[in-house]
Amino acid sequence: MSNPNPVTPEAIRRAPKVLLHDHLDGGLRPRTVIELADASGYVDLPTTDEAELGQWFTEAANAGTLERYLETFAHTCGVMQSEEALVRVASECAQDLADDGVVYAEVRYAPELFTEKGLSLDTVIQAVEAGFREGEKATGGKIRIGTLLCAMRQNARSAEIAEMAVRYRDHGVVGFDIAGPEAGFPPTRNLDAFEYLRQQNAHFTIHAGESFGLPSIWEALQHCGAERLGHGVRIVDDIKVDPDGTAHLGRLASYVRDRRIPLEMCPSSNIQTGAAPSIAEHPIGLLTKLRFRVTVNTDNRLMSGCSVSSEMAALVETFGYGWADLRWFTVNAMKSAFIGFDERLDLINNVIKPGYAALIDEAGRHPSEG
Ligand SMILES: O=c1[nH]cnc2c1ncn2[C@H]1C[C@H](O)[C@@H](CO)O1
Ligand SMILES: [Zn+2]
Repeated sequence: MSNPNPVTPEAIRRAPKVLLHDHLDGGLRPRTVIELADASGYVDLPTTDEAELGQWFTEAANAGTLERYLETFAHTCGVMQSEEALVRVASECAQDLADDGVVYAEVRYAPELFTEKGLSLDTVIQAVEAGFREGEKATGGKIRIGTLLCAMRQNARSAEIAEMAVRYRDHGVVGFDIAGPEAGFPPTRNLDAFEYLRQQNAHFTIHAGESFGLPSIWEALQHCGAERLGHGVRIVDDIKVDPDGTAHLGRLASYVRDRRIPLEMCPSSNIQTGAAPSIAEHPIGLLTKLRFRVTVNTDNRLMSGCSVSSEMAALVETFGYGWADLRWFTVNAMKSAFIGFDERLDLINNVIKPGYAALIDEAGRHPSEG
């Protein structure tokens, strides 16, 4: 049986996809940044030409370190300081993801970054939720968005933000995260927040193993109790591969694989921050081969000039993945989402599987599916 649908970028765009790691303030349309800057009197943009601005973000984010990469967010956060701006950015985010064929997304942001001009945390969260609902509606229900609230590692406000995540859990917020510079800010600095979230039966992921190594991953899992890892690429430091390809997993890597800890991998972002040298040398290749619970994500669509489809297309081109692999990434992500089991199952059985069935032939099924 031959596959009637080649895995082209256009066909990938039509396949149902699930996104677990996408920053709201890293996904604005360049035109929107310009218009919001104009409306709010923000004068620090490097250019007001749409194409040039898009290019500026990707080039500036090509910084080689996470710290310098993060500097580019000054401009997006700078124009997201009003309710109207937050509603618009969230609404466009939902629509852009749906246009890319994403059927379920968890989009994250740090509410504390949008209070510079006096908005309260409550107002910020309510505006973003209103925007997501507006965007979902505009797509005719093609996408569902869940929100993750981030605390910034350097700001030490995690207990307060964790409380917000719990307070808004019946209003669109599905979990919590810590973001920002990793080196020098270990996840254990936020233990009280994580303990509170666990007591509240709430969900959280942690950016770990991106610009710092195994100790960060170990703390995130074994001290903090993270359910998923943001990036987690450095888990490869605990895997040795013999010249004949035999892999030996250390205790932490074994734990991550055995417990099916989801890895929210973001290949393009990792190249920009220096966490990986290239797509070909990105740990996602080895981790996929070893059947870790790998998921494919964008991190910051504006800074990386990417989409879930373009990330998948790059992996297809580099590693020769087929439909069965793309469906595996998608089902992995859906299984790992922070919404309830019944909703995840519904999306897997009624949206994802039929969507791929239309694109895949039975001979293409991956042997380890399930
Ligand atoms: O990849 C990342 N690692 C750590 N922090 C990040 C990454 N991408 C974005 N951020 C930061 C910058 C944003 O302002 C913040 C909340 O979305 O999260
Ligand atoms: Zn991130």
